[in-house]
This record gives sequence, C-alpha cells and structure tokens, in this order.
Amino acid sequence: MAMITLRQLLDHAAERGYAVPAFNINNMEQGLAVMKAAAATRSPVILQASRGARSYANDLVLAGLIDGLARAYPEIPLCMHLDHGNGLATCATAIQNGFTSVMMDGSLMADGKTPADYDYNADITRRVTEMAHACGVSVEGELGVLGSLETGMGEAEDGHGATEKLSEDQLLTDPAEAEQFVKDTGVDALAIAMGTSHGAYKFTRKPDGAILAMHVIEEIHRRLPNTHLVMHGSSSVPEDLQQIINNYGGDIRPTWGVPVEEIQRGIRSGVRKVNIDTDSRLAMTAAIRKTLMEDPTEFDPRKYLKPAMEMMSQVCKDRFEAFGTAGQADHLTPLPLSAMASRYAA
Ligand SMILES: O=C(CO)COP(=O)(O)O
Ligand SMILES: O=C[C@H](O)COP(=O)(O)O
Ligand SMILES: [Zn+2]
Ligand SMILES: [Zn+2]
Repeated sequence: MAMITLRQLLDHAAERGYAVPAFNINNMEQGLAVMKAAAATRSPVILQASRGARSYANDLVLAGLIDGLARAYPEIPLCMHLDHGNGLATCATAIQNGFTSVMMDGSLMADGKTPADYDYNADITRRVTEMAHACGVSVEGELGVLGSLETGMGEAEDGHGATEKLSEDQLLTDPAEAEQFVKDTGVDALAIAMGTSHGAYKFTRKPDGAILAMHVIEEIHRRLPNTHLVMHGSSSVPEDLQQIINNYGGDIRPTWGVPVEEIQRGIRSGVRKVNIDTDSRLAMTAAIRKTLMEDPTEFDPRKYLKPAMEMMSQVCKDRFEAFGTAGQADHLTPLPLSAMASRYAA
C-alpha cells in the first residue's frame, strides 16, 4: 500500500523545499477530510494520533481506519505518526498497530506534565530510536517545552502539557543543546519550542518576534542544516472560523494563532512538519453549530458531519497549498519499512 515513513517523506520535502502539515485525527470523519483534501491537491499526508486519540478511538479501530484510508487512496503516500508519545511502551504499541513514525516527547516526564531534564530526555529518546529504527520506523524527538512567551506559563490542555511557570530557558530551545541532542539520540526529526502552544489561545495579539521566536528556528537550522524541524502548536486559528462559531452560539474569546506567513518563513529554515489540530477542531465545530442552528429539526448525524468534514477539508487544502505540499504525491514512491530498517542498520 501507500504507507510511507516520516523519514522518507521529510527527506523528500527537504530536497524540494516544502513542508508537510501533520493533521491530528480521532475519527473517520477527520481521516476522510484529510485524505479528500490530499487527493484533490495531490499531496502526501501525515495523519497523527495522540494518546488521547488512541484511547478515544480504540487502537484496533484506529488501525483498521488507517488501513482503510490507505487502501481507499492508493495514490497518496500516507505517514501514520504517534503524536506526543510519553514512553517506550506507548511508542512500541503504536508500531504494533501499523504506525510508520512515532514521536517520543521526552521534554516532559511520562506524566505528560512535568518538565524533564536533558539527561532523561536524551536517554529515553535514544532508547525509543534504537527500537523504532530496528523496525524501519521514524522518530521525532522534542527539545524545549511548549508554552507562552507572553505569560511564561506552560500550556496545559486536555490534561497534556506543563502546568507551571516556565523560564525562558525552557520555553526556547537552545541551539547548541539541539545539536548535542540530535547527536545523542539519532532522531529523524526534531520538535522545538519557540513560543507556540497547543489549543486556540496561543497569543493575545498578532504575534511578533517577541512572542513567536522564529529566529530560534533560523539559528537551529544554521547549526543543523540536515535535521528536519517540527513546529508544534501551529494552528493559525482563523478569524473567520472563530466568527462562525460565535455567530452560532459559541464563545471563543478573541485570540491569535500562528500566521501562515510565519510558518512559510519557518519552511525556508528547515521546518518540514507542521502540527495542526486546533484548526480542524474549529472548522468542524463551526460547521456543526451552523448546520444545527439553521435547522433545529435536524437529527441525522450525517447531515452535520458531512459539512463538518467539508469545512475541515478546506482548511487542509489551504495548508497543503500554502506549505508547498500540493503536487508532491506524484514525485514519491514509498519504500517499505524493511528497506528503511536496512538503511538504519547500515
Ligand atoms: O501541535 C499540535 C499537535 O501535536 C497541534 O497544535 P494546535 O493546537 O496548534 O493545532
Ligand atoms: O497535543 C496535541 C494535539 O492537539 C492532540 O491533542 P489531544 O491530546 O487532546 O488529542
Ligand atoms: Zn495537546
Ligand atoms: Zn504537539
């Protein structure tokens, strides 16, 4: 089938100067929304599932869903990635269930809340990398803790993320340490911290360099020109989606996300994977609120889930176009995991 590893996909993206949005999925509708957008724009895709998604959807159901999506869209290279793995077992069971890539997020301890020190992070990430690479599976690590440069706070969301006040040291990945980390762990991709956070409330104003430190990415790329960089918390939180939600009885407080042009600037400096969950959530919620308020007699879930899929799919198409992913599916021939495993062994 058309399953691809993160490593092969991001190597291709680096060669051709584009990035791939990684969309979180929790159910069939989100999976289909991404695949339809990918097929329409001829884009390779990264679908990612968090620990929360895995327990929401059930690992076996999720494995069946991935298999179905890959078979329904055989022309689209599909990378299935574990988002924010918290230990060896979480990563190993993702691989058992058909994931071709895992994130070991050792920036936090196994509780997903407490900031970890360098030695813990490097050690657990190196162990996951040895295990995953033996299977041909790719690994993303994280150095630095996501959180706000405006408030100094961590970004606790859905029971995940630091809850305490963090120092600027923790909130911004140190470029020298990043160089050491890649050497110590052998990761294929590195997630870094530079002021983004998960969820809808990232910035209280349109972000400038003081609160969205894109220069950190540029410095890390200068030191690690061959490492694929990953931006987390990179939803743009579009104002039009906020407005639809609020016009139809919702309550989203004024807020800003990461502007698409800042992500494009990152792509010029080695960013190859861009994590997006919140924008999909906003799109689906906007469509569902609108549909149900316009016709309060409606009670067939398909009647509001179909527009929800369509609105999410539009967000995905926009990002595929903006990040240069569109059209790239036709230039990729996925290698099997066994070929990737031999490559790592050599
Ligand atoms: O980073 C993410 C998943 O790992 C998602 O970030 P957003 O909340 O900005 O969509
Ligand atoms: O953490 C990143 C994603 O937004 C996933 O969120 P989740 O843990 O609520 O599924
Ligand atoms: Zn999260
Ligand atoms: Zn994340």
